[in-house]
Parts: sequence; C-alpha cells; structure tokens
Amino acid sequence: MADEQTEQGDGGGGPAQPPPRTAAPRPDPPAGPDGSGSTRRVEALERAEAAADRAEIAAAVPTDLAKGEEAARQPERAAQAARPAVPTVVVDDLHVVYRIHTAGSGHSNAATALARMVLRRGSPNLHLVHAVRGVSFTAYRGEAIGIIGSNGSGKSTLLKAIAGLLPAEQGRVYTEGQPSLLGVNAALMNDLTGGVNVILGGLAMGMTQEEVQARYQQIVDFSGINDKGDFITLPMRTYSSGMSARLRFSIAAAKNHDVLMIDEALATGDRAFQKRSEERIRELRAEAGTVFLVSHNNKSIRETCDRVLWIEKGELLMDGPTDEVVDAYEES
Ligand SMILES: Nc1ncnc2c1ncn2[C@@H]1O[C@H](COP(=O)(O)OP(=O)(O)OP(=O)(O)O)[C@@H](O)[C@H]1O
Repeated sequence: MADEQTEQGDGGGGPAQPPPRTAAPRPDPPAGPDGSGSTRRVEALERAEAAADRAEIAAAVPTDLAKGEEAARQPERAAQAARPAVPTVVVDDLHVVYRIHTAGSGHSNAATALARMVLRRGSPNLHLVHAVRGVSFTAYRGEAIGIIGSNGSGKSTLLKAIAGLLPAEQGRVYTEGQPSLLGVNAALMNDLTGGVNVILGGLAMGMTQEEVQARYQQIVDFSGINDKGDFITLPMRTYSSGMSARLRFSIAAAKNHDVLMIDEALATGDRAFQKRSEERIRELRAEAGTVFLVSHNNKSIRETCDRVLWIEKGELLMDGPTDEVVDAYEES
C-alpha cells in the first residue's frame, strides 16, 4: 500500500473566481504581500473597520421577519445592528492547496523519467488538492456565522486556515486575537481521564490554574459526562464519540474567545446537549466574540447563526442571511 504524506507549500494559484451570489460587506483589500507583522494586521483591520462603517450592516439582518421565531430574535438583531461593526476576521482571496506525496509503484524507468523531463512534469507521486479557491469575506464582532456545503467542499480546510493551522497558498487571513478551533478531532489525550483533559485543555487555552480549578465543575456539569456515572475519572478512550465531542465543546466554551470556531461539535450531542450548546453560543456572541460553526445540521445552523457562508468545490458560492442561504442550499 502506498505510503502517503500530506503537506503544504508552493503550487498553482487558482483561476479567477466569480463573486458570491450575495455579497457581505467587504473591506478594502488588506496590506500587501509582506504585511505579516502585527502593524500591518492592525492597519488592515482598521481599514476594514472604516469600510465597515460605510457598509450596510442591515445586509446581515434578514428582511423576512414574518416567522414567529424570527420575530422573537428581532430585538437581539436590532441591538446588534445598532452596534458599530468591528471586524474580527478578514479573509482576502484565500487559496489553500494540499500536497500529497505517495510512495508510487516503484516501476519508474529511464524512458518514463525522460518523458517527465521532456514534458516538464513534476514528480509522478505528488498530488495537489486545491481545497479553498479564492474565498473572501469579513466577519464582525458579535456575529455567529454558519459554514455549509457538501462533503469535501472545503469547510474544515477554511476553518483550519483561519486558525493558522494551514498556510495560505495565495491571499491573506487577518484576525483580531488568536482564533480557537474546536473540532471533533481537537487534540485531547485519549489515555488520560476526562478530568485531567479538562485541566490540560483549560491550560492549553491560556486559562490560569486557578481559573481552571474554579471552572472545573462547571465544565463537567455542562458536558453531562457524569450524568450516568462517574465517567470523568475514566480514560477518554472509554468514551463514545458523542461524549468526547461534548467534553471538547464544554472545555472550549468555558472561556470567552475573540473568535471561536466549531467544527461539527453540535452534530454529535443529544438534543439536550445541543440546546445547551446553542444557548452557550448565543452567550459567547453576546460577550462580543465571533463564532463560526461548520455543520451539516441545517436546523442547528438556523437556530444558532445569523449569517451563513455556502462553500462548494472550495469556492464561496453564497454569503448572506441564514434563511436566505440555507433555503437556497436546500433547494439545490
Ligand atoms: N489532510 C488532507 N490532505 C489532503 N487532502 C485533504 C486533506 N484534508 C482535506 N483534503 C481534501 O480537501 C478537500 C476539502 O476537504 P474538507 O475536509 O475541507 O471538506 P469539508 O467541506 O470540511 O468536508 P466534510 O463536510 O465532509 O467534513 C477535499 O477534497 C479533501 O479530500
């Protein structure tokens, strides 16, 4: 079996991309190619903020508020629209390319090597996957943004790039503070107990030992891990995938984040846990953070997010109010 290894690096930029079907407020283009320093980042954010002042914040508010559920959320949305829009994440023409090296068949001979040289082809064992293609948008403080799209469309890759876990092949990501990515694969230690992972996870997020101790019981209670027995003292490898995902979410949600990104965490919990999670996401937004939620559960997206990005084949197909985008996605 071929030995596979994936990495990032050089590769072709993508073709010119069509604009999304519903454009969100866009900032002026961020700083140039050498603008990786914090000064450039601040400048870019300031420019984006100035642009945001000119932009229509109302674009993020649904026009159809006839439905009862929508009407109930109207005051919350109105209060949000009245606040000045502060950009927290600026993604500008982002491309991400995976490079996969395989061991190959080992049957290369002089003729095939010569053909490669003549045809100027690279290694036959290098595969490029252009997973994100020219995505641009600006996220604002207080927004909860859903990311939807079919399997393999590039949603998780986009989150990882925003979190700084994958480099941009082309384009830039500017963020206010350090975004925290919470995925079902978030690194907790399976051989350690849930309780020890709560402590390590809290410390890894930058909480002090005192803060972790103060919030320990709250995290365990929120996760519901101990509802049916003393599971928190058992190694995490004995947990179901749903229990692990709940504990990961509970650890991450214990802290206020400038930018919190959740990858499918809500899909795994039971209904009661999903409700608690949705409530906590609303609180995090109220505490002025920005929340990104990747999910195939459109109901969760509708109940939690006020704006949605629809990604297909790595491209941003649509960016707009939740109901508008999810309706279009469901009709597609
Ligand atoms: N580590 C990797 N190495 C190589 N290719 C990858 C890697 N991770 C993802 N890909 C590829 O990148 C593309 C986008 O994958 P990604 O996981 O971002 O999609 P997704 O929209 O999150 O999918 P899903 O909804 O199934 O979770 C896919 O073609 C996938 O095969």
